[in-house]
Amino acid sequence: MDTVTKDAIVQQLIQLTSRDQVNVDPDQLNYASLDFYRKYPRARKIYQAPIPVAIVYPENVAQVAAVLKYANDTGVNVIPRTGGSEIERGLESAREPHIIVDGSRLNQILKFDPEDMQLTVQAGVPLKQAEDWLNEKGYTTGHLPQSQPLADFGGLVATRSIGQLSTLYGGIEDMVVGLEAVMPDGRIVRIKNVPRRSVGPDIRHVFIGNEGSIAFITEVTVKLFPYLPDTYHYLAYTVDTMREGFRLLRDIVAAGYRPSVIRLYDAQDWSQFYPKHAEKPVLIFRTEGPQPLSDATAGAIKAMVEASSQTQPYEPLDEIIDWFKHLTWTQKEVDAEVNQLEKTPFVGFTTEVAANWHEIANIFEAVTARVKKEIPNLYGIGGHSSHSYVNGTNLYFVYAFIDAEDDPAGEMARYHDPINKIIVEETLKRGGTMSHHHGVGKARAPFIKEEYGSSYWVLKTLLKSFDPKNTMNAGNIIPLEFWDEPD
Ligand SMILES: Cc1cc2nc3c(=O)[nH]c(=O)nc-3n(C[C@H](O)[C@H](O)[C@H](O)COP(=O)(O)OP(=O)(O)OC[C@H]3O[C@@H](n4cnc5c(N)ncnc54)[C@H](O)[C@@H]3O)c2cc1C
Repeated sequence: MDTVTKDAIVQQLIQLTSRDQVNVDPDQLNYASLDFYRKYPRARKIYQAPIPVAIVYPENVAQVAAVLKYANDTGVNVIPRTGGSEIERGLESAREPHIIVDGSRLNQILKFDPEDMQLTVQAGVPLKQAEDWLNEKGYTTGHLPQSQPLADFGGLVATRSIGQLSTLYGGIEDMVVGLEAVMPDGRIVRIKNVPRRSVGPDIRHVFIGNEGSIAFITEVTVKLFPYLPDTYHYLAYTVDTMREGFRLLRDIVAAGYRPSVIRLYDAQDWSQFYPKHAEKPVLIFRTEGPQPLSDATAGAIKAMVEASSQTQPYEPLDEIIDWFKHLTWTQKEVDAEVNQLEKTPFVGFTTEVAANWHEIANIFEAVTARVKKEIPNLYGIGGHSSHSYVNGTNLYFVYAFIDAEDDPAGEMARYHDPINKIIVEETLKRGGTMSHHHGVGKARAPFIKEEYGSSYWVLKTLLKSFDPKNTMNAGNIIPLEFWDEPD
């Protein structure tokens, strides 16, 4: 730290906000230095990344602007944060000194507009809080990521998140109609809320998915939908092979049906929920919406799946309904996992990718075969598809291993990173994308050139033009060692 001392940073942050808004508690700074990517070291209190100088909690957009401008002028790295549920090292700093700019006090629902079917919130509004509030009024955002009880709107937009009902409602990019954000130099920009626009490139996408590397999102407006829980139909089947399961997913979506949930689990992955069903892959569907539409969609899916000679009804169906109710992770599940990791070196992770239909089964088979062959002490690897499109689907690999050395500091290098590498390699070489919804962070940033190919130049030009000093989450999306390379 050549130009600015830690004390000077803290004093200046207090000047720009207030004493009560600047946190320098050592335990909280340590905890904030890592995210869920290093959940095993974090559970054992081993902090391997730079520790932030402070966490600052702005209470209005002017304070966000003042803090960002100060950081930009003095070379302080800024890590934006809202819910803190990041899992790809996006909350870890690649450069010192750094501060966490935490949006959780920007927590107001600003406008509920049932006529235009829109909701405007500040970035730190928890999704679960907004969703419960809307449900009581008969509306929904349609956004139900597994992290719904953990994540806030700013982070959800910044990571291009997606929820379990995506086939009907879309990902967050289909939901956001407008937003407000603060650029690194303190400039405040707003994108208005209109149903569609044809006015040049759609600049919402400069911010959606920026992962804190271009701007700090302060306000978001999303679409609303009617909340109709009485119209749900659940359907579930076992299927003899993953390939037949993928074919059915493809045919249902390609034919134009839009269930809210359409999933395929391999037997290994499903057995973590119901071990007695560890024999065959499982297909799961939920339909919803206006009653005639939900009924018709469920009827058509039933007919298509039952026409296959490789499917059998899953019994009991109540198991599926109950499983779906408990699919989201609350703080309780997070705490339970931390407790377990404190005691036992049994570590579970996930990595998700996406590809076109003609390659998806090949990727599933290649990855599971390679991981089983190359990774020692593997407890198991399985996976599921949970978001389908006319041209392809995602694959969410779920794996666990026993860290025989019980060495959380070295575990990443021995297990998690090599498994990630296999998944990314096998996906990229078949034309898929290395991240369907968890973002790039710093974990997958080393593969960013292979991901983008000839369009990498466009990505780098975009990030560098809005954040020329690399103030915003340096090393995220584009690693530090790539930043100054000639084009
Ligand atoms: C148990 C669990 C389940 C999950 N399930 C899903 C899932 O179903 N679908 C899914 O998409 N993801 C999922 N995730 C990943 C994660 O929850 C999402 O990426 C979520 O969108 C992050 O939101 P957050 O508010 O917690 O953001 P944070 O963790 O605070 O931040 C995430 C990233 O966005 C940046 N950021 C945060 N706030 C802002 C802001 N205001 N402006 C600019 N940048 C910002 C951060 O710098 C960081 O890079 C899951 C994570 C966990 C731990």
